[in-house]
Amino acid sequence: MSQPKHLTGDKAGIEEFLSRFDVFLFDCDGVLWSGDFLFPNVAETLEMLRSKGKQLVFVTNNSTKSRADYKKKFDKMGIPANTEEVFGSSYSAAVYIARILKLPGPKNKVFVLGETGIEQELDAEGVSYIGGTDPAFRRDIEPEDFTNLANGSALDPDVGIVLSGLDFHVNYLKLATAFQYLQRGAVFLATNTDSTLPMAHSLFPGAGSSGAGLVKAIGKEALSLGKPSQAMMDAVEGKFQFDRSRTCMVGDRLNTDIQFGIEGKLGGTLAVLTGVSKKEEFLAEGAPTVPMAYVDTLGDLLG
Ligand SMILES: O=C(O)[C@H](O)[C@H](O)COP(=O)(O)O
Repeated sequence: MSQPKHLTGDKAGIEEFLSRFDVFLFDCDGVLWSGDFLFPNVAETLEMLRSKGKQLVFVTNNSTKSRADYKKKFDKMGIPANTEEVFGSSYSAAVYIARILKLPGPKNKVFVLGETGIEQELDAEGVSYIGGTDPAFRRDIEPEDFTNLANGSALDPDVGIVLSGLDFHVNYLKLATAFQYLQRGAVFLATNTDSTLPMAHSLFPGAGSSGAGLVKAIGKEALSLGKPSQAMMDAVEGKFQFDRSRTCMVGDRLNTDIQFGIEGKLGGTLAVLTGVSKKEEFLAEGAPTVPMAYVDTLGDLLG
């Protein structure tokens, strides 16, 4: 495995690297921003790529926001982008449920562990759901809940899927309810399974962590529809019809973004050091996931 090229400060190297690709798939958290903090020169860099005729697609594992929510965030951050350029893990999961899995009704309702982004994308695909941000689930479990979950009277007989995403309101009642659905044969899906969430220049428990209790209890992993899942790559390619050999994945996390690009056999991958992964992880001898190139921060692409 050849060593990745460090492009920061290498104007000629940057030009040559960019010339290889027509499409750039961009991770969001950790590459464009950390929470509401926009990294330096991100808007200028995206503008430069667009001026070179490059197609940009924002491929995020953050399932708390829908594509429309991301459009609002791009606007707030002063980044020119349109809703159709966003492909989030909530949208990926909703498309999978509605167009690939296609459980026969009525047992195709979803029990959601997660936030409004999942609910909005399920609505957009006409998939019915319960749970999610419903305040009825934001309470302590009571003795009668155990009885009613165990005998099924508290369960919706039409639920055939449990979908787990980053949930800022995890509690035992939701965990117990999801567990009972899974025990009764519901399909176990996840928008993504990132262990951590880059926020406020730090790390916090991610979707994989907010869903870990359910995985431990039921004793199996969910099918993830986020990076590095190639179900997501196939869906992104299906929508944007790009040439994988002329497409580059730009990300901050080796085991999602860079692995996503490598397993997807994209023309290249570019790591950015403003998020989760550190360069030591991919420069180490025998590193399992090595990007083609890397920059210290996205704005370095301005040369
Ligand atoms: O825990 C999560 O959901 C992820 O850390 C987060 O949402 C990643 O978002 P991305 O870096 O793919 O934009």
